[in-house]
Amino acid sequence: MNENCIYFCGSIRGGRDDAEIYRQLISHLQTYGKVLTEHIGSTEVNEKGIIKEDVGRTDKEIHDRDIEWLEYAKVVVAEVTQPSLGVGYELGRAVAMGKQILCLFRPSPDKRLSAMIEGAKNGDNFRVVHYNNVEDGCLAISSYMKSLCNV
Ligand SMILES: O=c1[nH]c(=O)n([C@H]2C[C@H](O)[C@@H](COP(=O)(O)O)O2)cc1CO
Repeated sequence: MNENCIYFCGSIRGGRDDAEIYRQLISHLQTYGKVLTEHIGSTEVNEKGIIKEDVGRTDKEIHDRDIEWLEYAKVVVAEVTQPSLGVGYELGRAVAMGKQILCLFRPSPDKRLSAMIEGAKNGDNFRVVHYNNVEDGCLAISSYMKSLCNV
């Protein structure tokens, strides 16, 4: 595990509506360490749902690389507003690995966060923060990263 490495999770095949938000959150996270999954903020995804940086990789290669990165990271930050099977899977694996996890969710009348994410929060290593816009999200990240320095 590397203290400075952060694993960011965001929807890819689950839908790319929030890609620009991911990009900005990742850019803010980079002030705190190395974001292993910087590609999630890429705005280029082909018609098969493959992000430009992952074109040419098989699904198995993507999965195995991401699990290796997840093992390597100390902190996992997930933007969970856009439901994604992959993000849910990564979070489950991250819990099993004992990672420090922050989930960021933008509430709206038509969106309700899964009980399996909202209900996993424990005020300790699994946090869920509701936020309204990127600026709020960045503030939530800053406050979380500072709190980890005091652990
Ligand atoms: O091409 C990919 N590259 C990649 O790194 N992922 C990982 C990182 C994301 O946090 C997560 C997104 O899952 P999904 O594609 O099911 O929305 O899975 C997922 C895909 C496509 O499923």
